[in-house]
Amino acid sequence: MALPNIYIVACGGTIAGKAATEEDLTGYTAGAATIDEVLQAVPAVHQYARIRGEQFCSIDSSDMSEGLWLALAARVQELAGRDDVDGIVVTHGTDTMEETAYFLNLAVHTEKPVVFVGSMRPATAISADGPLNLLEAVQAAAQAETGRYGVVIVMNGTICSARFVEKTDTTHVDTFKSRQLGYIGLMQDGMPMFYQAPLRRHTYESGLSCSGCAALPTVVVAYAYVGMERWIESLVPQGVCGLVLAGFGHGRMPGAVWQSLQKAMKEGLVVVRASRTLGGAVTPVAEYEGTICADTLTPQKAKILLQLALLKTRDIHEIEEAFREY
Ligand SMILES: NC(=O)CC[C@H](N)C(=O)O
Repeated sequence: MALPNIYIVACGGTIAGKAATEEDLTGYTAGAATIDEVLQAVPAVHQYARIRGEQFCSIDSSDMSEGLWLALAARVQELAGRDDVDGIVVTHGTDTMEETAYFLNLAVHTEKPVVFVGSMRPATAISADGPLNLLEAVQAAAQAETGRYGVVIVMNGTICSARFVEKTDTTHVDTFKSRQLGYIGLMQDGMPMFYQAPLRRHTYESGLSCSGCAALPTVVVAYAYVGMERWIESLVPQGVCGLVLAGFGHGRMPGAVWQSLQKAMKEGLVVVRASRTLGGAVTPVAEYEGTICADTLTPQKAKILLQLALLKTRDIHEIEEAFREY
C-alpha cells in the first residue's frame, strides 16, 4: 500500500534547539537547526510516510506573532486542500504551542490530520525527546482518523486536543495536560489509540475564519491581582476592541476595576471573564452583566476566540454563543 503523504511545516522551537553541551537543558538556542537536520535524527519516519516539508520560520515560539498565525493558517489551509497531502505536522516551540494550535483549530477548515509537535529538551541534549515525539507526530498524522478530533498536540506519547491542552510544567517532558478532558488518546506501537473526542466545534465544523484578514482585532489580557486597580488607566489602552480578564476565582475583579470596565463597555469594549485559577468554568453572574464568560478556556485561548469572533460580529449575543460552542 502506498505510504501517506505527510507535509511538515517547521516553525523552530526546542525540537530544533542547539546547546553547547549535551547536559545543557535550558541554556540553548531554540530554532537553530533546520527541519532537514531534525529529520536526520529520525530516519524511521520514512517507514510511515512520504515526507516533504518546509521551513516556515525558525523562531523561539516566544516570538510567535499574530501576523505569523495568519500566514500559517493560510499556508496550512492551502496544504490541506492539496490532493498530494494527507496530513500535516507542525513543529513548534512549546511555550506558545497551545495558542497556535487552538488558533488553527478554529481557523483552518479541514478533515485531514493537523498535528503539532515539539520537545522539551534541545536536539543536542542527552535523552532528547524531539526525535520520538516527531516520529509519533508523523505516525498520528498518517492516520486519517486523527483529523476527526481537530488540531491535536502529540508529545510524550500522548494526544491532546488543541481546545483543552495546556503547558503545565516549565521543563519536564510530561508538560502538556488537559485538565478538563484528559488525553484524547495515546501513541502505542506506532499507532494513535483514541478514547474520547472533543465536543466543541473545530476545523471542519468551525464557522470562524481569518481568511483575507490583514490583522486580528486588538484584544488584551489583564491578569487580576491585589492592587491591580493602581494600573487601571493602562488596563484599556486606546484602540483595544476586547479585554480578557484572567480574574480571581470565578472571574472576579476589584470593584474599582469593574467600575472602570463598565465605562469602557459602554463605549464598545467587549469584556471576557476568565479565571487565573486555570481550573473550572467561568459562568454568568448578575453582578457582571454584559460580560462574556470564558467557560473553561484559559485567558490566552479566550483571547484567540474573542479575536476570531470579533472578525465575524460585534453582536455580544453572537460572541456569547461562540464561547458556548468553541
Ligand atoms: N520547550 C520549548 O519548546 C520551549 C522553548 C522555547 N522557548 C520555545 O517555545 O520555542
